[in-house]
Amino acid sequence: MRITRRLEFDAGHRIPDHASQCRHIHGHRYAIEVTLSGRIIDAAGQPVNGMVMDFADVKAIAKHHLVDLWDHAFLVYRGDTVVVELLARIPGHKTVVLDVIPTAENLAHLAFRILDPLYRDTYGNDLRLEQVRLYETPNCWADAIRGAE
Ligand SMILES: Nc1nc2c(c(=O)[nH]1)N=C([C@H](O)[C@H](O)COP(=O)(O)OP(=O)(O)OP(=O)(O)O)CN2
Ligand SMILES: [Zn+2]
Repeated sequence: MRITRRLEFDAGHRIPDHASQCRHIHGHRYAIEVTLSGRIIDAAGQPVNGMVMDFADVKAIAKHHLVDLWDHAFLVYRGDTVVVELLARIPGHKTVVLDVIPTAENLAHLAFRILDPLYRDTYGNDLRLEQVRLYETPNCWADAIRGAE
């Protein structure tokens, strides 16, 4: 069985090597969809009975470990020194410096690696992260898939 929880956040970025518009500083209403697989829990009387994982718990983990860190931040590539240095001059600015260029593909891959160890099987139902889908716009997204991240 697979279940998916969607969360949304706002962030700024730019793709420094892009040939067109995306080299400019701009922002997106990103969405992230976290897909887990596992067997349906059969535990009479337990709050998670009949679930793979409570959607509220799926959300809480992704929010605490990823979305709260990226929301209203500027996601900048470490090698984009002109922007890194510019943002460092703004006191208290929420900047997330990444080792990769903040494309949808790289953000999906990074999100998968951050979240993968956090979805732990606590009911013996073989729970695991299968996919992170990262929407940059409603029309553009990237999938980081287990085994092909
Ligand atoms: N493979 C990728 N291509 C592009 C990425 C990316 O992350 N991976 N990112 C961008 C830009 O950041 C941009 O935000 C997306 O631009 P665009 O294609 O213009 O998307 P829109 O939804 O704004 O376009 P519409 O034409 O309005 O649908 C570019 N490429
Ligand atoms: Zn963009």
